[in-house]
Amino acid sequence: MSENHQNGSHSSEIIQIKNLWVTYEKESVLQDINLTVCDRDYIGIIGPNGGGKSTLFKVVLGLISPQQGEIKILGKSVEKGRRFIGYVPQIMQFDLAFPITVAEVVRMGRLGKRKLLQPYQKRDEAVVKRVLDQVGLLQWRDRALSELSGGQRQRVYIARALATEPKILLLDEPTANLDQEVSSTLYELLHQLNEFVTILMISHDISAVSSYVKTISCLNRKLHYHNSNQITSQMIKQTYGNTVQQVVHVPQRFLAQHQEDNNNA
Ligand SMILES: Nc1ncnc2c1ncn2[C@@H]1O[C@H](COP(=O)(O)OP(=O)(O)OP(=O)(O)O)[C@@H](O)[C@H]1O
Repeated sequence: MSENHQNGSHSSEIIQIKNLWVTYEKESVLQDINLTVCDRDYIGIIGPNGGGKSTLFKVVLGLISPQQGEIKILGKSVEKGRRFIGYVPQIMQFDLAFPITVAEVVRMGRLGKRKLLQPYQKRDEAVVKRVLDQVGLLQWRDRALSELSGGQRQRVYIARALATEPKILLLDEPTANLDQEVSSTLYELLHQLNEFVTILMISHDISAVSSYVKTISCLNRKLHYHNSNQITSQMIKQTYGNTVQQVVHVPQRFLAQHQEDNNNA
C-alpha cells in the first residue's frame, strides 16, 4: 500500500519506499514502511524519541541496509540515487577552534563532484557563490565559521548540502537549539528552497512543523502518512501513544479537529 498522494495531486515520484523493515539486534525499528515522495513535496516527519526517524534517513542515504523492502530514488537504487540527496545531519560537530571559513565549509559539498585530487573548478566556485546567496550568507563567505551565530551556522550546513546540487534535502532536526525567531527564519528559508527542491524534515517541533510543511508523516516504528499539514489529537495519540500534553507539550490551539473528534463533540 502506498502511504501518500492518494489524491494523485503530484506526478513525478522522487522516492519510493515499499515494505521496508529495519532491525537492530532482533528489534524491529522500522516496520513495513511504505512512502512515496513526489517532486516538491515538503514532508515533516514527527514521532517520539527512538521512533526510527533517523534510521529512516540512514536507510534512504544507504548508510544502513534494510532487512526487507525496497527503496528507489528517482527510479534508481539507493547506491546510484543517493547522489541526488543533500543531507543536513542532526548535530553538526565542527570543532569551532578549527580555522575554517564559511566558503570552505560549503565547498565541501562539491567534493563528490570531482575526481580524487582534482582541484576545484570555476563551476564549483560558481555553485558555492550561488548557494551562499540563496541562504543569505554571501557577504559572510570569508568569515570564520566560529564567528557565526547558531542560526547562521545552520544556514552554512544547508548551503553545504545545496552545493551538492540535490533534488532532495533531508534535514534532521534543523532547528534544534535555535530560538523561536531564528527557527522561523530558517523555516522561511526552507519554504523558499522548496520551490526547487523536495524536502523531508525530521522535527520534534510539531507546532512549527504544522505551520510550515505541506504534509506530515508520523513515525513510531510504523509510519502514518497524512496528506495534510494539520495535526490532530488522534494523530498524536496514534504516534506517541499517550495524551498530547504529557508527551509533546503541543498547545491545544495547534491541533486540528479530526472528523471523529467533531463527531464525538
Ligand atoms: N546502531 C544501532 N544499533 C542498535 N540500536 C540502534 C542503533 N541505532 C539506533 N538504534 C535504536 O533504534 C531505535 C530508533 O533510533 P533512531 O535514532 O532511528 O530514532 P529517532 O526517532 O531518530 O530518535 P530521536 O528522536 O531520539 O533522534 C532506538 O531505540 C535506538 O536506540
